[in-house]
Amino acid sequence: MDSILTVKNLHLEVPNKVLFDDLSFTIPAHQLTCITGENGAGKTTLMKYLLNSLKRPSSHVQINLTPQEIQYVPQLRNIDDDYPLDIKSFVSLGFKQTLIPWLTKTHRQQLQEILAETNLTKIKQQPLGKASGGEKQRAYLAQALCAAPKLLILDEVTANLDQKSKHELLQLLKELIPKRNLTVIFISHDHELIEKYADYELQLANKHGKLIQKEAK
Ligand SMILES: Nc1ncnc2c1ncn2[C@@H]1O[C@H](COP(=O)(O)OP(=O)(O)OP(=O)(O)O)[C@@H](O)[C@H]1O
Repeated sequence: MDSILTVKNLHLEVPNKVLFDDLSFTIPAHQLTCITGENGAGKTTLMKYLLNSLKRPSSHVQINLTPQEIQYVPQLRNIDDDYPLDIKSFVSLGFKQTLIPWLTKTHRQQLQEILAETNLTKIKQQPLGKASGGEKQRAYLAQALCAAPKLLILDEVTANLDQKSKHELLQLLKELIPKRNLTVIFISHDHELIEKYADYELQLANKHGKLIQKEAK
């Protein structure tokens, strides 16, 4: 099994609480791994620690990626109805800034591809503020894809979505893994989604972690 990141003997605490003690696990490359654990187990804090380790290397984390190669997509953010950008402009904010204030030809081509892959082409000129929850979440995903990530971390991104949108998003992620050579970490409490789409499950409990390979679907 190829791995994209390895954590070894990590002790992680926040004020007045030890979250993990001697935590070790690997994340398989080019697979969808769900991270599960009770509320407050430390899932988000662990992801923040992993992201920080790119800037401040930790002897407990082995990860050969640049900050741009890991994209973190948080839970649905509050974007009010009057948010001024259309979906296409919002997605394009994910490209690394260049000295010129407009998109290069290559970026314009990549943007078309990403909008098509995330099923946003038809609504690309609509204001993001008026989009549905599922459309907004696909726009956040599309924005993250502009950075050409190797690892995508999605933190409870389906929590506020209806059944149909949840399944559409997970189906889309499964398609993107081979197409874009991606590895996906998906933090979730949703057992139905985990059983249907996860290749692996990293269960965080009692300050430890256990990686389980899920049955082939
Ligand atoms: N900076 C901090 N100071 C104090 N306590 C913190 C801090 N950051 C996180 N915590 C606490 O650490 C615990 C783990 O938080 P975290 O958000 O990582 O859990 P989680 O597993 O992602 O939970 P959920 O499933 O509810 O999102 C919580 O009890 C939280 O209150």
